Amino acid sequence: MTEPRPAEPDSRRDGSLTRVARDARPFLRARTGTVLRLAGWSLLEFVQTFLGGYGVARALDHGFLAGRPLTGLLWLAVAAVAVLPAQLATRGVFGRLADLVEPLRDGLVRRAVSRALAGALAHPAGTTARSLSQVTHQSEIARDGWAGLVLTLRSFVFTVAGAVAGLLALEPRLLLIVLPPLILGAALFLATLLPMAARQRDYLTADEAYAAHAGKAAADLRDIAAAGAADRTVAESRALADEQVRAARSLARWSGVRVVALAVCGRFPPLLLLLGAPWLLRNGLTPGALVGALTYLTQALAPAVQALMTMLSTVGGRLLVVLDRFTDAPPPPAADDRPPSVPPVRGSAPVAELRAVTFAYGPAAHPVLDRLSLTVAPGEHLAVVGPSGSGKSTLAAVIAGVERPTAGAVRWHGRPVRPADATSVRVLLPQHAYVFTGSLRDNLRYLRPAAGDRDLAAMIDALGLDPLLSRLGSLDAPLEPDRLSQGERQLVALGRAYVAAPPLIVLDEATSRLDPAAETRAELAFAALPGALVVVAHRLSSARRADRILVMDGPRTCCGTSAELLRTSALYRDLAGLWEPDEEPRTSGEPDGRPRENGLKSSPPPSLF
Ligand SMILES: Nc1ncnc2c1ncn2[C@@H]1O[C@H](COP(=O)(O)OP(=O)(O)OP(=O)(O)O)[C@@H](O)[C@H]1O
Repeated sequence: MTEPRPAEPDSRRDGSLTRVARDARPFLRARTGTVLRLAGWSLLEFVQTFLGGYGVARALDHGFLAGRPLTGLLWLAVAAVAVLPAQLATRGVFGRLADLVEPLRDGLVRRAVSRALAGALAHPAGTTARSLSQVTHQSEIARDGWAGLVLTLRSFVFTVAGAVAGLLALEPRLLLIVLPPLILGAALFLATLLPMAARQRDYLTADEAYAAHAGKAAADLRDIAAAGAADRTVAESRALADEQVRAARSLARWSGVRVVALAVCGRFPPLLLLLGAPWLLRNGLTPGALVGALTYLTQALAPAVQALMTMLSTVGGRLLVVLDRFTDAPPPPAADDRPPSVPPVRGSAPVAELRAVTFAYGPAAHPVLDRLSLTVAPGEHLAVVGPSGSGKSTLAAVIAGVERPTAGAVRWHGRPVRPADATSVRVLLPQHAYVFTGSLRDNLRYLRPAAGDRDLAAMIDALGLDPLLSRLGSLDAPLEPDRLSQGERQLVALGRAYVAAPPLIVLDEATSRLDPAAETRAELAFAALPGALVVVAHRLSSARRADRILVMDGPRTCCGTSAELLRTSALYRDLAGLWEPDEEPRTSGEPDGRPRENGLKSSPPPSLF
């Protein structure tokens, strides 16, 4: 039950501290001035500690024990007055502390927000709780913990330095007695830091595993009883509880080591000093120096050690855990550097595939898609047409993984759709373009932050963004969404998708506000990209550019080239006639007067929008 756990691999054990230290170094380097100013103020604490013991020693040796009480009182007064500059130091230290603490909090909040934004693209539902906690609670814990640690550590360093300098001034041999237990205790304490952090993590993990199991068992009680799995469930719970007990005992053992370290550090030096006093006095130590040394050990060193160790074992642990949370999972890399998370299974695997997909907006609603099967091959250009309300946008959303089918399956690159893969697989552009306040460059690189000037120039050339760029002045000029026309907004959104160039681009009437020439230019540019293109078309010219056209009539669909559909689909003929009377011959119906495909008559033509 209490068998020692095997040692953890170094990589895991050192992970948190290494990661946090890696980020801490540049942070501190950039604030060397602040750290030096803090140290400057803290020197007053050094002086206070030094005079505290030295004054007492001199008061005894040169004053009271030498029959000069006035001198003794004077030295005591010097020791007491030294407290005043130390109070001044506290004021100065708190002033500088803000320069070291607030930037940490700001940096953490910035990191949490940018990670949340990046995460929201990859996991729309998954990042909110953690991000919120990081922006509010965790960044405040880190700020308070960091402030406490800086204060305590600084005080410890200057107090110990003051005490050691005082002991040296009184009698260097005192250090022979005082330093060994101090160093031993500190080393013992430091040795407990990493194992204790690991045990703390084990304990938390075991606790979470037990809670998760208990919660699941409670929710599945009926199934467990029905399947006769009660014994197994109890055995699993027992194993998890045992694991938790093991972790708690291990943690307690290390806490015991820490108490010993504290005792060695804080209590042993005065004890050893008292034990060694006869020898020291015999060898020339004055009584005043002995009392002065005891003053250092009991009034300065012991409290400083106690404060530091308490701080490190409580706030320090928490600070490390919280900072590790900010550093453990780096934000998803820029699209450029990101390996495609859904690599194609085979060269010919469809980018997107719908297998007998049914979709309805509610349990009682009529399905918008009904057992629709469709494949979009790599590099293919597919147009989707149909009357208003026939389900084109719904289909676009389903292909893009934004809506989940009620029945059937959607696959990307031969694999089931995973929200985490969304940003690396597709871009879906709706009719209403999303443009945010910032620069044009920010807007265009939004989906691929690593895009360079050459990528942007190629896109501007391909899509015809030059007039907009000239109007704005430069890529870095501020862009106010309200001052853009609907068409310009669509161009910016199209540019963003073009720069990202994922394997699948779905344009849901994303060019509806462009004039026909601009639309043609944009669609041809997208079609020339290596990825697949699905366009919800609102012009015949747009549909005719595609390799295939999917005609939607509610749940009924048919698919083919424009020429095929003109022959086989009455609805397509109607749409063609309605869209471009001059471009496509409008067919008035089957010669024999039979009802047309999908049960629609040719007249009147269905409304498009
Ligand atoms: N969020 C929704 N909740 C309920 N019903 C919806 C929702 N969105 C669309 N619908 C319905 O689903 C059907 C298909 O809508 P969809 O927007 O996909 O059609 P569409 O062909 O894109 O239309 P349009 O060309 O007018 O944009 C319509 O009957 C519509 O009313």
